[in-house]
Amino acid sequence: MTDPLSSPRRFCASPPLTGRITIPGDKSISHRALMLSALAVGTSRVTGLLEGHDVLATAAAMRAMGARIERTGEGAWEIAGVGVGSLLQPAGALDMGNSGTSTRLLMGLVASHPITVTFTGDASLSGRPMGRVIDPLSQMGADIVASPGGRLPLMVRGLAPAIPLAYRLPMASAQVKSAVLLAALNTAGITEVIEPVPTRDHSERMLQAFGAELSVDTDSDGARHIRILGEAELKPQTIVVPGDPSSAAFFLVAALLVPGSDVTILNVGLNPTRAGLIDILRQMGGDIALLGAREVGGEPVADLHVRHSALRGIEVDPAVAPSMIDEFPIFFVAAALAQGRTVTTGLDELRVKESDRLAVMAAGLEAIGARAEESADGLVIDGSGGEPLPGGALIAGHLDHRICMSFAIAGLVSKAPVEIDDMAPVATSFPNFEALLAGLQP
Ligand SMILES: O=C(O)C1=C[C@@H](OP(=O)(O)O)[C@@H](O)[C@H](O)C1
Ligand SMILES: C=C(OP(=O)(O)O)C(=O)O
Repeated sequence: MTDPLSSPRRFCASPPLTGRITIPGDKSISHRALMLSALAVGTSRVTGLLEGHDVLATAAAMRAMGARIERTGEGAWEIAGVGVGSLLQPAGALDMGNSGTSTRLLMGLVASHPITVTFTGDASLSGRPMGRVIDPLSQMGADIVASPGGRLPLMVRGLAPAIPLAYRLPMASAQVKSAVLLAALNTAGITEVIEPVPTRDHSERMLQAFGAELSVDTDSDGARHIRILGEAELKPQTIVVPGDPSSAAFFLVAALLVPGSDVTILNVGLNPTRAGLIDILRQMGGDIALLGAREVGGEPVADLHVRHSALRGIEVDPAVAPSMIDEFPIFFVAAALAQGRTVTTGLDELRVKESDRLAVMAAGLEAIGARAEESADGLVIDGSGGEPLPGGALIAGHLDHRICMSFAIAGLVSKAPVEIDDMAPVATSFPNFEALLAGLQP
């Protein structure tokens, strides 16, 4: 039976994409802006906030725990914080929807407050592992009761004051790192997170901007040691959120693949911990120029001028993976149109996102006639050399926004239309995706 609320869509071979677009605010930075503003003493102002469902779930949760949060205009929000240590007991369970970042970071916040919070989520989120945050937060003293396999729904009973910790991350995860750093805010003494492989550093940057005492040192093995002094008093800020490079990625690849395209994507965040895709696409022969490089809200930003290019297959160094972790689904589409073979490894983390992105991408690419082989920790793709793909398949999006958008772009370079069973999940991170696409077409 078809879900009456689903939004099936068909994407067809496209004429050249041309024009300029502004993409919505960065999802990772938007979550953190709301959380830290809600913990500051006084009123913070945020502009460029991503108004996607994931970020709105964070806003609703912070409201339920006492912050006053108001939308004052498009992307413009005012947040009156409660102060570190003063989060209130919410009246009911917090529904995290589809958002792993909201869940894991908020579990960290709750872990060191004297409140008990139940977290719930949709079918995709309820299948994702939370053991990775349950472990360190339990060591800090939180009492966490989870569903079997360390899944949602789960309940966190915080401990205040919590116990400081030195924690070495067992996997490259900015969410786990951030959960511990946020728990540390209301923990006396110094908490340390050791990160053997660098991941996105928005939490560190924003904690420092809000006045937390946080230092980062890199040791001789390249591991980052992040130390934060607890019982911090956060000062309200004015935050400008840059455009999300993970959203820009879909139009970046679309412009490279659709013959004759010439697109400028304005105001894209280029934090080095997020910019891996641009480097890799350039190495493949992608014509991408960075214009007007500048700083916005403490983050590097530029406009991307992208033109259709013949891409060559590449072997992707697994060390680059964390800096393009959410971009692999759309990167695989680029590889499917490149000349020659693309090999990726070290991508086990893709199996625990909104869907198993290795399995779902391999199956979908095969369904539209691309040549993709799944290995234990990556995909091997033999590209079409710029020839359109056969297309003509129905793709299941598995409640995964990035899968839906990746196959939408694949449809633009396929002979027969590519149908997506439900584009509704796209609203979690990129509500105006289809409108922006339509605006680039004649
Ligand atoms: O910290 C964050 O904002 C995020 C971290 C990444 O997750 P992991 O920490 O699970 O790698 C990423 O996939 C997610 O979209 C956002
Ligand atoms: C993995 C993602 O998000 P989250 O973990 O917040 O659900 C994503 O946006 O690709």
